[in-house]
Amino acid sequence: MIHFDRVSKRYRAGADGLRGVTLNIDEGEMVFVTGHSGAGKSTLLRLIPRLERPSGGRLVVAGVDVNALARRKVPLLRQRIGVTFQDHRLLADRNVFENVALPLVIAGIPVRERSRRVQAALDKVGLLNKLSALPQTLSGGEQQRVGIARAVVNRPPVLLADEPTGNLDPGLSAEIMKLFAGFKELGTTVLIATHDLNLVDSLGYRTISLSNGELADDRPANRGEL
Ligand SMILES: Nc1ncnc2c1ncn2[C@@H]1O[C@H](COP(=O)(O)OP(=O)(O)OP(=O)(O)O)[C@@H](O)[C@H]1O
Repeated sequence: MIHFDRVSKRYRAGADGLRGVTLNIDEGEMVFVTGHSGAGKSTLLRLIPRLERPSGGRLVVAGVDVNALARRKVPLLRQRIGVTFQDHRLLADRNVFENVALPLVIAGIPVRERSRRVQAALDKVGLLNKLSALPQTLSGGEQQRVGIARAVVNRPPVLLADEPTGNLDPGLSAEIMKLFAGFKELGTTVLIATHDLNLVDSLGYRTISLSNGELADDRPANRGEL
């Protein structure tokens, strides 16, 4: 589903984000990406929906050569990739329903279908009772779940999460990971960048480690042993 072939990313300032990373992620896999601060985790994620472009190598996502894609087709690629961030990036002046509906508005989905899908997404993350709440009235964990609902409302085959539990306590972090695992069980390919090694180790999914932009380790899932 996601194929990195000797992918490099050098930023204009001269920093190497990624260096020659080769990596294959199958459809329906859930994979953690770990590594020190500045190791290249965010860079790896940001290349997938072409929020950044590789400086070298080839990246293919869902059959699409990302770097070769015509600019007018990038929105179509992005519709197939849900993204969540540590800081949620919710719109403060829109309520929960409106925030989650945003990708559907952009995709031109009719109002009635929009409403159905937003409610389905909020149901999955357990927030159907918060439709008209403004983001700042919610807890950190709830805001993160709104961000996840927004990321999955288009039913994308690929879901990316950059430090989704960065500000949460261990109990809430585990709950968020359970949500991601639920989407994996439904067939979504899930890629999660995180510093939280305890959580990663306890869950037993495939884990990729980056170090100074290079692939340092690729540990297969060991969930059978749990
Ligand atoms: N927009 C940018 N412009 C210039 N350099 C950048 C940019 N984004 C990242 N870098 C550099 O690329 C390298 C990898 O950064 P990246 O953010 O991908 O690491 P990370 O593993 O996600 O780090 P963190 O855990 O701190 O978020 C670092 O040296 C960083 O300074």
